[in-house]
Formats: sequence, structure tokens, C-alpha cells
Amino acid sequence: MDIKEKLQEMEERIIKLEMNVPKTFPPVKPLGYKDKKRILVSGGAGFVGSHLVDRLMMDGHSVTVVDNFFTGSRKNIEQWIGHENFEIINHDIINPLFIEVDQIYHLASPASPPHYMLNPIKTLKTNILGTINMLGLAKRVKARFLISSTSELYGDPEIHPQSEDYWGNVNPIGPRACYDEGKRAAEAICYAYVRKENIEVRVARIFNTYGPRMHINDGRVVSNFIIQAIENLPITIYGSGKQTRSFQYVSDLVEGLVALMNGNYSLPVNLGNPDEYTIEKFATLIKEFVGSSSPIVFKEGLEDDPKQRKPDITRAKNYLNWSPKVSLQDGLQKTVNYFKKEIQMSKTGLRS
Ligand SMILES: O=c1ccn([C@@H]2O[C@H](COP(=O)(O)OP(=O)(O)O[C@H]3OC[C@@H](O)[C@H](O)[C@H]3O)[C@@H](O)[C@H]2O)c(=O)[nH]1
Repeated sequence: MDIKEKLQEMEERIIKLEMNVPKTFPPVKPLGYKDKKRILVSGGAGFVGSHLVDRLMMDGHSVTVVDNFFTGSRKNIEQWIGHENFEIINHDIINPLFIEVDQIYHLASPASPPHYMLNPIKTLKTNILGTINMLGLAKRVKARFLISSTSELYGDPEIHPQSEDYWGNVNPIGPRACYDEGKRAAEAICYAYVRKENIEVRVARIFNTYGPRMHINDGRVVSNFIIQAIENLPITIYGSGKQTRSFQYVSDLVEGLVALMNGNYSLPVNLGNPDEYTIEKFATLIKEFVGSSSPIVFKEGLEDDPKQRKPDITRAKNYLNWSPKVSLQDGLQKTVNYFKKEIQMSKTGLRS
């Protein structure tokens, strides 16, 4: 959509608002009261959270989003504002929350390294106090609880690929510790609640994920490289570029989260795409994909940057019958289209 079309769309929306024409929502499945669940998504205005909210809403459930909008954004969920099945609470989960729900997807936490390192104490509080508060809620209302954990829990892994029974290699006092150790503590807290309080817990260890709705200032490799390539700016590789990552498209992750929540498996499960690339190869691939003239440049490496990462997804295959479906080609196409629009909008001042 170019800028003229976008302006026209906005004008039409203003006219409809002025005329009090009811907003049209994406289609929602009708669900009987027995199947309809009340679902809380913490961090539901974020990149992953908002895609999950779309899925749960379209499945016909009642969804409550709780978000403090630190990295989340209202525009990610604006399509549901005003829907009778949808509610949004502006709240920081480091404080307790009292509502009635059947399921809790606990996704609230900054996830991009520059964001979580910006305020490490807040990252620790969110993952530790926030998880305790969300589990307290799950205990009070007997809700099933899913937490978004991370592949960062494996630190700089000495085994490859990483399976869930690997305990990890994390620097407990390094700059990434606020997130890595925060998530490790969060998992420990979950299983303490399982042992002592009989809570039904699901733990998703999420590997690198990309897709539309990543923030333009997200700072992770996929968004950085795509934006740099679109703008013909230098593509910045941190370190040698020999480090590896494996990238999953966001809709695959959402499928995995829903399957995990509704299945019977209660130990941690890796959710990621085993399609592995060196960062150097990935830079070339993005440059060619976008058709960019960007030079590829090497910058200083990051402290404690994991050298290799690839999920072993045997558990997810066996227990959830889940495996990623979206190819890098298809996922990148959607993501590049999204960023082209976002860049255009930010240049016209319509988006920050
Ligand atoms: O511009 C950039 C950005 C990043 N990178 C490199 O690309 C690799 C991936 O970096 P990202 O910041 O995208 O993500 P990381 O793998 O370090 O961390 C991620 O891990 C999994 C999730 O839990 C989180 O989304 C995030 O913490 C790193 O080696 C990083 O140094 C670049 O070379 N250039």
C-alpha cells in the first residue's frame, strides 16, 4: 500500500468514525460457552503476543491483553479494540493482577538484546516478579499457564543442536545475564509451582523468531539487516559473522504455542526452525533477496554472543506433532513487505 492509499484509508476511517459506523473486525469463529475460554496474554501487544492474540481471537475465545507498552505497541492490536471478546489492560506485571481466566500465556518481557540490556534490573524484575505474579494468578483461579522461555537459556552452547535436556552454558554475571538468568529463574519458579501448588505449566523455549510487527528499532539481526538492505545502508555484522542462528517465522511459533498449551506435555519444549545460517551468509542472503546495493561491514563482536544455535525439535515433533512449515523465502517476503511499509510510514511521520 503506498502513502496515498494509506491516507485514503485513514480518511475513510475518520469518516466512518464521525458517522458512527461500527468498526469491522477480522472474522471470528462462533464458539459455544463450553469451548470458549477466557485467555490472558501478558505482553499481548508485543510482536509475538499480538500474533498469538489474533489466532486466539479468530478461534473465538475471549482474550485479555495485559501490557505495559515498554516494547509492545497499541497498533499491533488495534484491529481488536472495541470487539466484545477483547479487552486490554495497561498494567505492569511486576505488580499483581486480579482477574478471572482459564488460560494464561505469559509472554511479557523485552526479548531483543539491546532492549533487555537497556534496563537489566527491569528485565530481571519482569521475568522474576512478573512470573511469580502471573503464577500467583494461575494458582488463585486454577488457570493453565504457559511461559515463553528462550533458547538464550542454553547460553553459548557446547552441544549442537540444542535439546531440552542440555542445561546450558550461561555467564551469570555478563551483560546478557539479566535475560538468560531471568528466564532460567522464571523456569525454576514455574516448576516450583508445579511441585508445591499443582499448577498446570507449559514451557516454550523459543528460538530466534521474525516476521511482521517487529519494531523498526527492534535491533535484532533480521530487522536490522532487512532495514539496512532496503535503505541501501551498510549491513552490520557483529564479530566474525561465523556465529550461527536458525530463524523461525512467527506464524509457526504461534501454532507451536497453541499446540503446547492445549497438549498434555509439561516439560520444556523447543520451538524453532532448525534451518541454520552463519550470520555472514544471512547478510548476503538478505542483501540479494532485497536486491540491495548495501555494503556488508564488520563491527566489533558482542560480549557473550552465542557462537552457534540450532534447535533440536524432536520433542515438539513427538509430543505436539509440530514442526515449522514456513520457508525462509516466504517468511522473508512477508517481512520485507512489512518493513518497506513501516519505513515509508516513519518517513512521512505517520509512525514513529
Ligand atoms: O545488526 C546486527 C544484529 C545482530 N547481529 C548478530 O546476529 C546474531 C543474532 O542476534 P539477535 O540480536 O537477532 O538475536 P540473539 O540470537 O543474540 O538473541 C535472541 O535469541 C533468542 C530470543 O530469545 C531473543 O529474541 C533474542 O534474545 C548475533 O550473533 C548478533 O551478534 C549482527 O551481526 N548484526
